[in-house]
Amino acid sequence: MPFPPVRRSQSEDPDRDHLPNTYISSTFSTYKTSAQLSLEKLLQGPNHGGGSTQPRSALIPNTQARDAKPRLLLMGLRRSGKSSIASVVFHKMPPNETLFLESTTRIQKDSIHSFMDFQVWDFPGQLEYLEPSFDLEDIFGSLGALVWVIDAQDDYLDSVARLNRTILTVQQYYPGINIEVFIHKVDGLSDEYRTDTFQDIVQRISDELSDAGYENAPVHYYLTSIYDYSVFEAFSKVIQKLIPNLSTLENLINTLANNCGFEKTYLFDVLSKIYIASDTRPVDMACYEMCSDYIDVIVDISELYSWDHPDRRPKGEQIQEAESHVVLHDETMIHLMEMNKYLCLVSVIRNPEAKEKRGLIDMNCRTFQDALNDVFSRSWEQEEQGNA
Ligand SMILES: Nc1nc2c(ncn2[C@@H]2O[C@H](COP(=O)(O)OP(=O)(O)OP(=O)(O)O)[C@@H](O)[C@H]2O)c(=O)[nH]1
Repeated sequence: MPFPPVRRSQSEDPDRDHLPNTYISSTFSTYKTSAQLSLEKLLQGPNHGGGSTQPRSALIPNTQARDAKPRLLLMGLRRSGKSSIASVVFHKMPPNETLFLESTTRIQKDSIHSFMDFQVWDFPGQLEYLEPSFDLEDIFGSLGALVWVIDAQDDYLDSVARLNRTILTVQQYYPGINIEVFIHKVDGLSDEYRTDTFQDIVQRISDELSDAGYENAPVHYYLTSIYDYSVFEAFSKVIQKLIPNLSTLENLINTLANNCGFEKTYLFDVLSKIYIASDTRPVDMACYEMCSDYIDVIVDISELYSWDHPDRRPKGEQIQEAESHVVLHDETMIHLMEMNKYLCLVSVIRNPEAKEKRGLIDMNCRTFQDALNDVFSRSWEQEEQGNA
């Protein structure tokens, strides 16, 4: 089968975009990729320095209807690395290029259209959103997560103090919001200093919260850096908490992994390479990196030899076409299969006999694909009924 013509779309219209369709095996390859995550940058409102008393409506327009998607708020002090994280994870910016990012002066909103629509709001570090001139409902009203970024290479006491104030306010009015603390830029720290910093920050926040009577506040901590996979791993965990069907997905993946003898299986969002679910075995970073890199390889090849399949669909029943595997020098097999327009399943198999059982593995993955799309179709149907 000849390779189909190259096509890459960066369309703003998510329905025009498609996930990679891969078929790299002993037979042939067809792979298509493009910007599944259509990112709208909405620069809103004038530049607000600290202590601004502008009315909140100037900064955050009332867009409740359009914004009724889960929202991730990226907050923290100036230069802590918020925009870098958003750019690396959702815009595929190479980490080194973040050195040239300018300071954010306005709330920057990205709408992420993927297996689940959500928004990422990047806050300017200097914005005093707890001032009475800001409407908390506009900022925290839509269920989601608050990601607080602390620069671990800098003096973090101010950042922790401000985070504590924010948590106390959020807990009071929006106790359901997950607070995710990224102890960031840990690439520059020694292992020992990294652990000490982590413990110190956790201690300071827990002490403050328990003094205020919040013993079980939903605060989670991650050591992150844009220079390795830790930030993707952390974002994966953050996003997973927003997925209503997560336990169903995990059960399905566990069943598949157990039946096929997979060492580890991830369900990836292809463009951002965050994983939305995995089997419940412990996450092994090396394994995660290998799977993530393999997606890159496939995406690169697909960009060269891709084509627009006329029947690609984001949800519901899929056509069977996308699959790829490679056997490494130590007999480890990486197996990748496209699940739908946005998601692909990547598994690591250490059993050397696996390459003789590829047909069986494919068949089981197809069965998983049907179940997965059934799960998503149901939630989409419920959404549509809810909107009707
Ligand atoms: N070493 C290291 N530097 C980082 C990391 N993440 C971001 N940086 C650097 O930190 C600097 C500030 O990053 P920004 O993303 O602009 O910070 P910000 O929090 O958005 O800043 P404001 O827009 O001013 O609020 C940049 O030079 C980045 O390259 C990281 O993980 N490690």
